[in-house]
Amino acid sequence: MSSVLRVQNVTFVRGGRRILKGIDWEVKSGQHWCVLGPNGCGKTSLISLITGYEPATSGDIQIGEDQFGNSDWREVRKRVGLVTNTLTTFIEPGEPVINVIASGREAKLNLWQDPPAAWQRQAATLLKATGSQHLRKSLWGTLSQGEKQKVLICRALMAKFNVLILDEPCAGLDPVAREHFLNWMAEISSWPEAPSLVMVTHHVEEILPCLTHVLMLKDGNIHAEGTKDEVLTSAALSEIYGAPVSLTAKNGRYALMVL
Ligand SMILES: Nc1ncnc2c1ncn2[C@@H]1O[C@H](COP(=O)(O)OP(=O)(O)OP(=O)(O)O)[C@@H](O)[C@H]1O
Repeated sequence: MSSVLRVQNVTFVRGGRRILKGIDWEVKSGQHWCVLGPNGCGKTSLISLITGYEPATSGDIQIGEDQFGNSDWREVRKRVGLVTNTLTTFIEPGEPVINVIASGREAKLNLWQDPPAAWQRQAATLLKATGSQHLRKSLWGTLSQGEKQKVLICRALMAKFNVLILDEPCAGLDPVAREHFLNWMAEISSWPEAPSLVMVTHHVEEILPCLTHVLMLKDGNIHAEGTKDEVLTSAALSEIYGAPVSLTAKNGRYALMVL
């Protein structure tokens, strides 16, 4: 299996604090990962480094054959799809929804001008495919949290990505919208040319059967990584959260109880 994403001995220091302390992680084609860890352990920071929004303090990050520093990172970034709430704060409230989606094509946040007609058509098609065509003429600032999430999903689909990173993608979604979103995710994973999915979440209920591997972070370090069956245990979850928890599995889905 070829390497889709490789993170080697990566550290991230900000404000004099070592936020990531030497991360080694590899995602291979055909694998889909879940990233788990308590608040503040460094999940979003790791994602920011992989997507090129922040530079690592040391270490190497490779997407496919291309390495940060040795390749044009603007080109590399186009192969990483990102759905994150952090993005929502950078998008201008007056940006038309179609432009927000089309901006995914160039991995830019605000276009400041209308995108080419072909991109607008692609954006409208994606919006329709997610059942959100009624948002076509809306402005970003007027959308609900769930609507913003759907628009960001469409944005990620504009690019030909090798890896699709979903940072707490279900945050703010109602239970039914969440299940629909997870089904959509499972559908993406079944595409013949599916990108590798990397989903950051706090909720084991969102770990679908299509997610094959788990990365557990604690205090800027890797606590465990490997296949879901190896890593996802009550003992490991109790260790990262620093409290006893009990994990149960039923029909390929999980539930967690804090004891
Ligand atoms: N630019 C920065 N300067 C200083 N501290 C930072 C910076 N970015 C992140 N941090 C700190 O690093 C730690 C890790 O933050 P990060 O957002 O990566 O955690 P997280 O695991 O995603 O947390 P959560 O689950 O709460 O979203 C936090 O304590 C945060 O305050």
